[in-house]
This record gives sequence, C-alpha cells and structure tokens, in this order.
Amino acid sequence: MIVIGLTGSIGMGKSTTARLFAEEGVPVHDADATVHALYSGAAAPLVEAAFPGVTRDGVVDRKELGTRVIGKPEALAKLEGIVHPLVRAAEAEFLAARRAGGAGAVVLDIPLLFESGRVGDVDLVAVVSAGAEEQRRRVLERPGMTEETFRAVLARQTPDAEKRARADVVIDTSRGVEAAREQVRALLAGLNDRPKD
Ligand SMILES: CC(C)(COP(=O)(O)OP(=O)(O)OC[C@H]1O[C@@H](n2cnc3c(N)ncnc32)[C@H](O)[C@@H]1O)[C@@H](O)C(=O)NCCC(=O)NCCS
Ligand SMILES: Nc1ncnc2c1ncn2[C@@H]1O[C@H](COP(=O)(O)OP(=O)(O)OP(=O)(O)O)[C@@H](O)[C@H]1O
Repeated sequence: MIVIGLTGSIGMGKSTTARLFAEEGVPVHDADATVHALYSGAAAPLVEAAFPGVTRDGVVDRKELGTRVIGKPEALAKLEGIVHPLVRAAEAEFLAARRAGGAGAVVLDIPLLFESGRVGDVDLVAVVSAGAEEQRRRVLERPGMTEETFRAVLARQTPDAEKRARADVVIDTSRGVEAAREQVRALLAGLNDRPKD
C-alpha cells in the first residue's frame, strides 16, 4: 500500500484536492476533520483544562480557541501537544484498517506534514500550490479572516517554495478543479510504475 501525504499551505487547495483523490476511489484521512471531530469528543476536556472557557456544552469553540492560540506560539505549541498525538493515533488506525482491506494507495491529508516532521511517515509527498497571490485572494475572501490572522498562520507554516522544493509531486490548483483532477489522475497512474514494497 502506497501512503500519499497530501499537504500545502493555508488556502492552497488541500481539502479540494483531497476530495479529488476520494472521487478517484482513494481512501483519504483528513487531519483537519479529525481535529474537528476530536473537539466535540476526546480532546474537549483536555483542551478545556489547558484553555479554560473555550468549550460550550462540552464542545470546543474553534473561533474562541483560535483567538487564544493564533499568533501566540507558546499557546499553539501547547494545543498541538494535546491534539497531534490524538491525530497520529487516528491515522494509524485508518492505515491499519485500509491495509487489512487491501487498499493499493491511500491519502493522508496533513496540513502540517513538513512542520511536524511527518515526511518520513509517508511514501510520497504531494504538495498543493497556487501561488502567493491566488492564496491571498482565497484566504482573505473567507468570512472573518483578517490580514493579521493570515500573516500569523503563514508565519507558522513552512514557506510554499520550500514545500514545493521538497515535494515528490506538486499539484497546481491555480488553473481550476478539472486541471487539478487531471494532475491527480496522472499521479495515481504513475504509482503503477513505482517499485512495490
Ligand atoms: C487554531 C484552530 C482552533 C482554528 O480553527 P479554524 O476552524 O478557525 O481553522 P482550521 O482548523 O480550518 O485551520 C485553517 C488552516 O490553518 C492552518 N493551521 C491550523 N493549525 C495550525 C497550526 N497548528 N500551525 C500552523 N498552521 C495551522 C492550516 O493551514 C489549516 O488548514 C485550529 O486550526 C486548531 O485547532 N489548530 C491546532 C491543531 C492543528 O495543529 N491542526 C492542524 C492539522 S493537525
Ligand atoms: N483546483 C482548484 N481550482 C479552483 N479553485 C480551487 C481549487 N482548489 C481549491 N480551490 C479554491 O480555493 C479555496 C481554498 O481551497 P481549500 O479549502 O481546498 O484549501 P485548503 O488548502 O484546504 O485550505 P486550508 O488549509 O485553509 O484548510 C476554496 O475556495 C476552493 O474552492
């Protein structure tokens, strides 16, 4: 089974590209979605203990949590210390199940693949990119997003140019969804030419 690590900086099109893999029949594990699920389950009491007042009815309020950690490296590191081990455990469970099910390839969608030193956990690194201008346009279009928050998130992420340089494959999402779909198909077709392990 080939484990594809899908990553990319904020707004570069990771979630959209993950959906394209899923549409080709490739099982996808989404770290962001896992985090979101954990915030209404196992992680909620731990996060509340570390950041009192961020849960409502036992569920983490992400907007409130964001105001406590974005742009505050120490607080964010504390949050990551709680969340990342739980995400890795969920990924391990997903991989074991898909291996047992005989999947040929799977995708781990990991926003912080480089930042959290996860490159060695995957067989192939796919980076989504769209260029800085398009990224800025997409991100600032989001409700509630400010220039300051965008900068703070970017400051915590490995630069796009470095991600592209370290990628096995770059998926360009600046030319529309169908163009990205073609790139995903080409990547998957290319896997058949790789030596099996
Ligand atoms: C700060 C939080 C509460 C903000 O939630 P919100 O719903 O507003 O944003 P969302 O989760 O969709 O994140 C948007 C984007 O921000 C970036 N981002 C999120 N967490 C981080 C981080 N720890 N470091 C750098 N960038 C990050 C990613 O590009 C992500 O896709 C949330 O991002 C969070 O809980 N982050 C800590 C957990 C984490 O590290 N998640 C990243 C993947 S495991
Ligand atoms: N191939 C594409 N063609 C055109 N638009 C795209 C493409 N991929 C993504 N987009 C658009 O870019 C925006 C961001 O995409 P998406 O949510 O997939 O990014 P992301 O990298 O997962 O973001 P984040 O890291 O912030 O969660 C969305 O508005 C989406 O519609």
